[in-house]
Amino acid sequence: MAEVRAGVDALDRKLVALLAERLRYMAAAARIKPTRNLVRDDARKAQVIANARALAAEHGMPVDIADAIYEALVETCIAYELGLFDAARENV
Ligand SMILES: C=C(O[C@@H]1C=C(C(=O)O)C=C[C@H]1O)C(=O)O
Repeated sequence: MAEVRAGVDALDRKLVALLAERLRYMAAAARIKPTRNLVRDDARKAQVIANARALAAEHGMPVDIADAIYEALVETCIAYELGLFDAARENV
């Protein structure tokens, strides 16, 4: 079990680094989008989740798990982007 957990911990170090990189793209999106209503883009969200589902299938991973993770990930990213959008403009 110790070996399994060491493997999980090593993977999480990589995953969190990648998630931090993904969040930096959200910060860029918050700077680029001209209006608050453009932060949430449900068509793009659907495309991102469809991509994740297709990749999961390619990797032999259960598609419903990719779906659940990406639903939570994209919603969390939208909330983060909205927070940054507002913070950057609150004194304007
Ligand atoms: C980064 C964007 O903003 C939001 C975040 C998304 C994401 O986490 O992939 C997808 C759609 C947007 O609502 C974008 O529009 O691409």
